[in-house]
Order: sequence, then structure tokens, then C-alpha cells
Amino acid sequence: MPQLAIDSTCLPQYEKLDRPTRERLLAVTRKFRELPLHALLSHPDLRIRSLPSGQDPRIRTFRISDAWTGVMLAPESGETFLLVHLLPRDAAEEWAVDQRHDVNRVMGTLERRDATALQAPLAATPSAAEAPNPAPAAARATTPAEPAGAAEAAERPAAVSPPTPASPSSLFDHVTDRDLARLGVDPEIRGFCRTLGSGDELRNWAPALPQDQYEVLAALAEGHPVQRVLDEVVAPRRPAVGAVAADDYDTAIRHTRERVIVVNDDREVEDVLAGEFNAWRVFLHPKQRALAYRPRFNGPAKVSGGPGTGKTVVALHRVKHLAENLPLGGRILLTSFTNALVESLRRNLALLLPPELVADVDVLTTDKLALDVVKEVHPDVRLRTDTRGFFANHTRQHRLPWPVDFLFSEYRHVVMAQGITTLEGYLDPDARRGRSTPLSAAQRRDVWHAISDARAQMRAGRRLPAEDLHAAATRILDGHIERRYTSVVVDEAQDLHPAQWRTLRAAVAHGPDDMFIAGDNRQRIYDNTVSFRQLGIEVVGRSYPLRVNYRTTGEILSWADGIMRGRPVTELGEPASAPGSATEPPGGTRCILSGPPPELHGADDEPDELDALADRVREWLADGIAPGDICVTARTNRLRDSVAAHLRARSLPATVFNPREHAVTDTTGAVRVTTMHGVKGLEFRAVAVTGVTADALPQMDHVTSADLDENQHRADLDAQRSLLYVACTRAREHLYVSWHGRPSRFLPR
Ligand SMILES: Nc1ncnc2c1ncn2[C@@H]1O[C@H](COP(=O)(O)OP(=O)(O)OP(=O)(O)O)[C@@H](O)[C@H]1O
Repeated sequence: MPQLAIDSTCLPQYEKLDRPTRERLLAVTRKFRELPLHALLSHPDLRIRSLPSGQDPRIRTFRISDAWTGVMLAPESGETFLLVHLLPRDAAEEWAVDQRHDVNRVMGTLERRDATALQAPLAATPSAAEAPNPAPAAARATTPAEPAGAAEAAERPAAVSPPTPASPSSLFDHVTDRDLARLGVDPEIRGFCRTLGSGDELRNWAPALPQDQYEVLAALAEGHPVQRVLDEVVAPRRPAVGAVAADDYDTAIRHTRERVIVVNDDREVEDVLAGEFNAWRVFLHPKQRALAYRPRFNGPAKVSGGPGTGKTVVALHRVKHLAENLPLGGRILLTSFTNALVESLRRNLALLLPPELVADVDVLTTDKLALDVVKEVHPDVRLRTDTRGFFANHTRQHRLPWPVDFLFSEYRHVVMAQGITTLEGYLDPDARRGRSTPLSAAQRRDVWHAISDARAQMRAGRRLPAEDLHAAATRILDGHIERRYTSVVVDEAQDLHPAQWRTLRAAVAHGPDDMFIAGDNRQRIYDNTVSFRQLGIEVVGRSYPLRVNYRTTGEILSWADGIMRGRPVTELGEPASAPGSATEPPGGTRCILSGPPPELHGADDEPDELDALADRVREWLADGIAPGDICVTARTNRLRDSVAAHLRARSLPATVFNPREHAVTDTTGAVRVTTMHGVKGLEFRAVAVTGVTADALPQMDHVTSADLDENQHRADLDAQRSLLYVACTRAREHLYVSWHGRPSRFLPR
């Protein structure tokens, strides 16, 4: 009996079908599974057609409805049908005739290429006019809201400049044919890639190239050595069973789990097709799968990677693996930074795990965990959120000769960061390493007494700041022989304070699979620097980068990377001040999507800026982007509230979103307006970043003065730079950045 598999290309298309067409598609897919091959091919309703002039004799089209056509790969031998694409009727055949599917014998995967487009540069040196259909490279990527007909059929590279035949400056001169073959690059693509002169040219051809070979070429083009590409791109895909024969489509389809899934019943078909945003549940990059489903790590493991590389997705799948293998009586903690992020993790976990496994997982912010632990012993304790102001008062009361924020900074970045509990500890010459304001022993005593006094008052009032709450929680957890959790999984790890890490460390016993940590220091928007080693979290030999971005278009990411250019970023868990501490290389992340470049708008004053923003939002809505898929960010609470009021005054649906109070789903019917801090970890089809004005970014009253502490000054500036980076990288398809007056110096030139 034939089997059905679905290619991930179909998912965003399915979103565009109306309900009757979806039902019709399900009825058709049922026939694929139920009828014998000969009955299927001759079924009158399905109108299965082969394409005599097509590049691939196995490709067929079939009728879904008057308006929509399915494209499938029908087996010559074997029995697995692959549903390749869903397209408007007129566009389907035009697209399908150009495509060819082949088994990649080295990686064992099934790949698709636009064979017609790729033949052109090999046949001759085309003039620009002859270059393949100059459609935007966006074709493969961002999905228009309505069926776009011919535009969808034209999944062709943009002819920025026609590739030229092999020249001394060709992009892959440094790689031999033999190495390319070892990396799974087949003869046709080996010949083709010799015609490319630049990384931009390669990217423009991405929609036409076989997917896995493109990833190999992109990694080589970025300068990664052959061995690393073998280890990171080829090895995770290589089938355990050895080479796959060139005509063994059945095996290749089953092995291409990154893009293809075999479905067994109606429920599975619907489940897989039901929306683009669920792709992460089913299709994992081999590297993501290898990390999430590795049977065990012998200790803490760390996954880092730029924005949108699927760190959260890997963390969720890791929880699934841990829950499926949990010993009797075990429990898992999944933790993140804000209530909104935790809420979104909880929702996604419920999509991924059956309820009986969800029941074994606590999904909590790290602060909530600490509060729960402390309340078990001191039920009347509450979390204090005005700590900065409280310490400012104490600075004045003790008549200390430093600015009002100094005491708080000393409390947070020295005393609590290092877990110092005595005056002697604070007097230790190493205690203030990295702080650039020297303090005499007498001054340290004054500071210590002021801090102790403030802490004693806070304890007496039973309202503890997060740092003290965590110190208390750590003491309580350390006092138990039984640890609270079997495994702890941490998302958005870059922003946790050392005191929060100590709570997490104390919540789980040292051992295999104790901690799984996902984060990205480029996105660190709070001023914490952390040394995993000093906290007893040893990740050496268990650190893994992710390098494929699934969220953001290449145009948006490469512009946003300009915000961070020239700022070396330390690796997650490496303190900035450590001699020789490793830094994350800039860029190095490949995007699978492409689309329009970011739009930048400078206005004369704030009212003009808000008027232009309202026009942009209105256009997005008119283009069919749902209000809940649009987010506007502002640097300050004041601007956020003005933006929301301004949009509403122009009859646009807008609501203020506060991640500490709201779940992401609370505000789906309206355009979300939030602060830049509020968009951490989230994503939207369209994002407007407003108020990127010279005096708002950096906002100097939130930056320690360089005279007081040079290092802290730099760290504070970097945190604000990262804030802009985080806000801009939340956009999936459209990014709009605006300012009034002078633009922020963080904007790329
Ligand atoms: N293998 C995959 N296939 C399809 N989509 C994926 C895959 N992995 C991740 N995604 C999607 O990419 C987007 C980004 O993923 P995710 O939020 O996990 O990234 P992240 O690295 O945690 O991002 P950030 O650090 O910017 O918050 C999400 O929409 C997710 O569903």
C-alpha cells in the first residue's frame, strides 16, 4: 500500500487554503494511503498528470480544487509518495517542470533543485538578460498572505550579476573537487559553484540549489575549513545504515527528517499541515535533533547561537527527551526570564508532550522558583522590585561620596554576584576584581555597612530583592539532601545573574543531564556577566553552536548584525574579563529566508515619527498581516504609551504588552506595543522599532559614568546596544526602524 510523506514546503501554503479546500486535500491524501498505485494514478477525480517536458519524470501534479493544485513525487519503485508543494493552479505546472529531486548519496537525504535555472550558467555565460528569470530571491522564503500565482512559481535566484565561468577569483577556489565530493556536493553543483564569485551570488542562488549542498557551500563560503563542515553539516546527516543508493527514494525520504515527514493517518496529516508555526515540532535540523535527542550528556550542556537559530526549539525537544526517560519520581524544571516567555514555553510544551509527561515538568521563571522555595520556609516573604531606589536612599542616608547608583551596583555586581557574606570577604583584594573605581579599606567598610544596613531593613520588611531572594533559596536548597529536580533546562540563559544561577545549580544534583542551557550573549540586555566555571557549571567539551536562522530574513539579520559590528561578544558563561576568554565570532549564521530589506525612517520630531509609524502599520494591515503578527517597540515606557495612544487615536487596534504581566496570547487581536525589553524571546511577522534617537539609545541615565567605573560603563552601553539588536531580530519578514532628530549611534552606517 502506498505511503504518504509531506515536505515542509507545504506547511505555509496550507495556511492559505480555505476550509473546504483543506478538507478536499485531506480527502485526497487519504486516497494516497488507501488505494493501490495503479488505481490511484488512474483515479478520475485526482487528475494526476505527469509532465513530459519536466526535469523530473517522477513529478506529478494532481487536482485539489478548481483553484489549487498539488505537486507530488510519485515513486517509480518503492511506495512512498511525497507531497512536495501546494500551489495555485496556474503556478503549479510552471514551478513543477523545473524541479528535480535527487538522493544525496553522501548525506542520504532527498534534495530538490531548480534544474532549469542551474543549467543556464553551466551551458554558457549568460548575459544579464539571459540570466534565469530575475525574480527576487525572496521567493523561497517569506510567504505572501494570499496565493501569489506566478510569483510563487518563480522560485528563482535573483540575477544580481550573472555567474561567470570559473575564474581565478571564484568563491570556491580553495576547495578541491575531491573535498567537495566528500562533502556531498554532486558533479553538477561542483561545476556550478565554480562559476560563483561572491557570497552574495551564492545566497541569491539559494532557492535553486539542493538544500543540503547549499548549506555545505554556505559554510565553506564563510571560510569554515573542510573538516569542520564535514563535522557540523555532513556528519549529523549521514545515515547510520551507510550510503543510500541513488534510486532508493523510499530510504532517502525517510532519512530527510529535516524537511520531510511520513504520515500514517488523517490526524497526523492534519497535525503536520496545521500551520507553519508548528514546523518546529516536526522538522528539526540534524544538529538540533542530535542535541535534543542525544541519549545523555555527562554533565551540563550548553547550546548557543544567534537570534532565531532554534535554541528554544532545541530546549523544548530536550525537555521532551528528558521527560520520556525520566526516572520514577523525577522532575524537570524548564525555566526562562519573564512570565511571558515562560507562558509561551508552557504553551509550546503542551503541543509537544502528552499531558502525562507535561505533568512532570515545572515551567517557572527563575525568580518564581526562588520565591516558591523561600516561601516554603518563610511564607510571608515577597519579591521587591524597587531595589535600585531603595539603595539610592541608603546612599544618601550614609552620606556616601559616590553617585546614587553606586551602592546598588556594588551590591549587585560585587557582593551578590560573588556571593560574599562577610566583611572579610568584601575586603579581600580579589573581591572587586574588574571594578575600576578603587576603594580604600576604610571606604570598603563604609560601603559594606551601608549595604548590610539596607539588607537588614529589607529582611525585616520581608520584601527581598531578587538577588537576596536567590541567596536565601540557594541556602535552603543546599540544606536538603534530596535535590528538587532531576534536570534543569534553561532558556534565555544570557541574562541570568550569578545569584540566579546558584539557585538553579542548587536545585539539581551534579551528574548526567543535570543542566541544559540555551542562550546567546549577543542578546544580553541586562548587565550580568557570569562565569559558569566559578558557579560549578562545567560545560567544557559540551558546548554546541547553532548556525541556521529560521526566523529572520537574511536581509534583516545582516543589517542587524551591523549593530553589533566591532563589539566582540564573549561566549555564554565566559566572563568578559577572563584573560583569553573566548569570543563568539560575528555573523556566521545563515538564514534560510529572504525578503525585503529593513526600512529606515528619520523624522523631524516625535509627532512626525508617530504619524509615519501609523501609516506603516496601516499598510502592513492592508497587506493582510494580522494585528497580532505586528509588534511596535519603544525604548521607554513613556514612548510605548504614547505610541499605543497614537495608534488607537488613528483607529488602529493597539494594546500595551507587558511581558511581566501578560501572556503572549492575551493580546493577539491587536498590534502589540511594548518596550524593547518586552520583546525578548518573541517573534512577529512585522516589527517596528521606534524612538531609535541619539539621546534614547544609549539612554545615559541608565549607564554608569565612565569616571566611576570604566568597565561597568562599557557593559551598560553594550547592554543597550544588545537591546536594539534584540528588538530588530524579532522581525520575521518586515522590519521598520525610526527615530526623530539625530539617530542613535548604534544604528549601522
Ligand atoms: N528546525 C526548524 N524548522 C523549522 N522552524 C524552526 C526550526 N527551528 C526553529 N524554527 C523556528 O524558528 C524560529 C526561531 O526559533 P527559536 O525561537 O527556537 O530560536 P532562538 O534561537 O531561541 O531565538 P532567540 O534567541 O532569538 O530568541 C521559531 O519560529 C521556530 O519555530
